[in-house]
Parts: sequence; C-alpha cells; structure tokens
Amino acid sequence: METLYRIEHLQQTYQNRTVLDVPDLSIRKGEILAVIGPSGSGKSTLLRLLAFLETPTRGQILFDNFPFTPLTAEMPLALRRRVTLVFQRPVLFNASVRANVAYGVRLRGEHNHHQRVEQSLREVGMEKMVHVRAHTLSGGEIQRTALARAIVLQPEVLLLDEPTANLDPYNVRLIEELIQRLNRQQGMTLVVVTHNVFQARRLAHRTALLLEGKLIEVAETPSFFEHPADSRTRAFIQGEWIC
Ligand SMILES: Nc1ncnc2c1ncn2[C@@H]1O[C@H](COP(=O)(O)OP(=O)(O)OP(=O)(O)O)[C@@H](O)[C@H]1O
Repeated sequence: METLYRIEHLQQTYQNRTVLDVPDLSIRKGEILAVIGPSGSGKSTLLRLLAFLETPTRGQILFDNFPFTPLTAEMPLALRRRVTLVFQRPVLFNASVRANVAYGVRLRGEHNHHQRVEQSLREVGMEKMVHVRAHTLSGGEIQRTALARAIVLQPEVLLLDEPTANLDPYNVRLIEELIQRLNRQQGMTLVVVTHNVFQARRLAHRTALLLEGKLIEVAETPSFFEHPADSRTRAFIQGEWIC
C-alpha cells in the first residue's frame, strides 16, 4: 500500500512540555488507522498536526511527499483541502441541519452542491431532519451532522476525534458503518481516535497506541490485539493501564 503520511521525528511541545513524540509513523493510503490511548496521551494533538492546523515543534510530516515542518507557514490550500478533521465536540451554527452541512461547500465557492449535500445527509441518516435547527439536536444527531458536513467536502483523508464518544449503541453502529462504507466504497483514508479498544478492533486495519505522547506500538489490528509486542499494550487493552 502506498504511503500517504510519513511522520519523521515529530515532536509537539507546549510551554516546554513535550506532549507528542513520534519518531516514525506512516499512514497508508486507503487504510483505517485507529489511535487509542488514555486521556491526555496526545491523540487530538496528533490529529491537529495531521490536519495541518498547527505546525510541529520539531520534525516533519510528509503528506504525499510534501513536507510540513516547523518552518511551514501554511500548507498549500490544495493539500489542506484533501484532509478534513471532525472535532471531538463539533460546533454547529444555530441554523438548519442542511445549512450547516452546506456551509463548508459554499465557503469553497462551489455552487452546484445541492445533490451532494442531500447525499451526505442520507449517508448519515439525517435526510428527514434537514430543516431541524441544529441547536435542538441530540448528541448523536450533532455528530452525524458534523460527519455529513465533513464528507460533503469529499476529502481524501478523514480524521475523526472520538466520533462516537457518549453515544448510544444505535448511533455508534450507524457511525461505524459509515466509516467502513467510506473506506470500502471510496477508498477514503481514515484516522480514528478512540478511547474504545473494542471499536478499534471492529473498525481498524491497523491500531496504534499512544501513552504520554509516545507511540508505544502500531500493528495490524489482529496482531495488535492478539499478540501485542509491548507489555504496556497488553495492559492497556486489558483495561489494566493506570492513568
Ligand atoms: N494548545 C495546548 N496548549 C497547552 N497544552 C496543550 C494544548 N493542547 C493540548 N495540550 C496538552 O497536551 C496533552 C495532550 O492532549 P491531547 O488533547 O492531544 O490528548 P488526548 O489523548 O487527545 O486526550 P483526550 O482523550 O482527553 O482528548 C494534554 O496534557 C493537554 O493538556
């Protein structure tokens, strides 16, 4: 499989505290990579870097061989637009579901977006709620609207930060099926940050464990769970990791 991201000696430091230190990690085109780890282990920081929302303190990320380094003022728009991040707590405007989903496409100056907006709302099962005001939505509906708003942009890479945290089993299933569909049918590359080791196991081709900013292990999901190479991985997946 082709490499899409190559992380080299990446470090992210805030106020003299290094919260992420990943010497080497590749993300393959067309894979689902789950990133698991306890709270504060640097998962969201990694996603923000992969979305080019902040520049690394040290090292670099090669995206399709294009370097993103501490000296990069801004990644070219054409590259940034290939990647979309859905935040852990998505913020919707106080407008209809449809208006929220159409917003990003309109911002890109694309006008004939009506069908794509409808299609993405169908994808997330929100087609009957297009006129509902976003501020009245449930947690699951907010997350699904945020996903529709992301996929309508037709990104090549979708970065999801805890896409199903605090959701009921119905919404979890709907979102997991969407993730798998996007990957299988469109070849989309997905990086899914999750606390939930079972979700990683269900969804991901490969799973990575971050602990205190360090990449402990990354492996094909079956071997990650069945034959972890690192004792800390074993402890974490068995729920024995003390944070
Ligand atoms: N902008 C920032 N300024 C200072 N510290 C930050 C900043 N962003 C993150 N941190 C710190 O970096 C560490 C890693 O945070 P991060 O949000 O990446 O972890 P996480 O694994 O995503 O956690 P959670 O699962 O709780 O979302 C935390 O200690 C956090 O307080």
